[in-house]
Amino acid sequence: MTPPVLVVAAALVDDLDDPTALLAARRAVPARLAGRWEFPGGKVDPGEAPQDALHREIREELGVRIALGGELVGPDDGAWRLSDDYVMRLWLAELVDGTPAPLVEHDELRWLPVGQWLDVPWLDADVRIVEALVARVSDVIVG
Ligand SMILES: Nc1nc2c([nH]c(=O)n2[C@H]2C[C@H](O)[C@@H](COP(=O)(O)OP(=O)(O)OP(=O)(O)O)O2)c(=O)[nH]1
Repeated sequence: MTPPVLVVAAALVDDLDDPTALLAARRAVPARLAGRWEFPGGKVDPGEAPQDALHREIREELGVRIALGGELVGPDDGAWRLSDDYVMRLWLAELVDGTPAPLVEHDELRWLPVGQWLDVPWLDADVRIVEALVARVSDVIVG
């Protein structure tokens, strides 16, 4: 059995210290994913460090530079199982340069205010991850 491919993605928030908005990206391609929302990111290339891959993907997909915060550690060896073929690692992040634009595989970006992070149709595998993110960020806000 081939091991799952590692995908890295960013939970891009307006402010790592006081997150009030989360950037969601709507997929335009491929057709079976079109119209569903996800965390921007993509596959790690062979030999590439995961965090380097994340900076590269965000530059390519959104045209911006980001700073990484903490990782949202998942239940599957620290990652989040997406399907038989993919696992994902996700980092909180904030912008350091540029305004995000849907340059490659997305047709819309939306800053979701706190309290509305689950209000768009995320990819199926992402729903529990967004729920975990909401819990994590509530902890930050509560202190
Ligand atoms: N980027 C991203 N991919 C996700 C998420 N949730 C989820 O199930 N996936 C799936 C969709 C894809 O089948 C798979 C790989 O992601 P991708 O298509 O963004 O990877 P990529 O940009 O490197 O793709 P490509 O250059 O080969 O077209 O992971 C998510 O939140 N973000």
